[in-house]
Amino acid sequence: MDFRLTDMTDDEIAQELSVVEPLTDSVRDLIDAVIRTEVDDDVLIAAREQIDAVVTSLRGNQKPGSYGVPFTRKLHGMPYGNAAVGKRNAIAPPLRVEHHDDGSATSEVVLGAAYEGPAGLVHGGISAMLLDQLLGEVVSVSQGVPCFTGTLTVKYLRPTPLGPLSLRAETTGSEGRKFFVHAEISDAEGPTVTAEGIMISPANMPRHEELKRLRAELAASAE
Ligand SMILES: CCCCC/C=C\C/C=C\C/C=C/C/C=C\CCCC(=O)SCCNC(=O)CCNC(=O)[C@H](O)C(C)(C)COP(=O)(O)OP(=O)(O)OC[C@H]1O[C@@H](n2cnc3c(N)ncnc32)[C@H](O)[C@@H]1OP(=O)(O)O
Repeated sequence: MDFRLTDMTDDEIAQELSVVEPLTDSVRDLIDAVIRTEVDDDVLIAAREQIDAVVTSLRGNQKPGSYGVPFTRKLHGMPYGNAAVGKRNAIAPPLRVEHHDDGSATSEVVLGAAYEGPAGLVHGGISAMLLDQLLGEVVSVSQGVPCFTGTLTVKYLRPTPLGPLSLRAETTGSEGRKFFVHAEISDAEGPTVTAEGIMISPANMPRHEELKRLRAELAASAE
């Protein structure tokens, strides 16, 4: 995993996000509009030309490869290209995860037409991705070490409707570098999908004490 540090300040990050997040929202809106539009072909052809022009202007200055996950000197990750939560990634559902003092994590999300599997229902792969993200975040944040998914078991209890959904995850136990995590997606009637994960802090990851020391050093150097 790439622990590239960025020297961006909180203000600089906030400034970047104030420009980038609305752009991502607009592209997400574009995706939804393309799926559901019923306009005539000439309007579609003109739209494609406009979109191609925008792509050409953005290609004027591009990062090589993927976005990666830079860390700030306070060790806040910036996974802006992430498939599930990337703030620059319009394919990612509009998922914002909240972490709570009891170690759990929750999220409220509205999934629209771009996340459809069976008619009117959420695609099973999207449900698994959202749960995987929540499992990874809840354990990584509450334990303070990044964890990878070792095993993910997903149970689809009943169809998940597109629209507003609630997600919740918690760590249920641990054995050495393995953490056992539970997560679920619910609609207004209750859980629709549950997931059990075995999340693993890889052997070559910085351990807790080392991370604490690294955090203190970086915080001091940021002052
Ligand atoms: C600068 C510092 C920054 C600090 C940041 C702090 C917090 C970060 C905050 C937020 C970050 C948010 C992060 C994450 C968010 C979302 C994550 C999304 C999740 C993913 O999208 S992630 C991609 C998919 N994921 C993979 O791409 C994994 C590929 N794979 C591997 O990288 C290795 O395979 C690995 C690491 C899994 C194991 O490697 P390893 O070498 O550590 O394993 P090893 O053999 O030593 O086993 C040790 C013990 O785990 C058991 N074990 C082994 N493998 C297992 C398995 N698969 N299932 C169940 N148990 C397993 C053994 O049985 C043994 O158990 P026992 O000790 O009981 O015998």
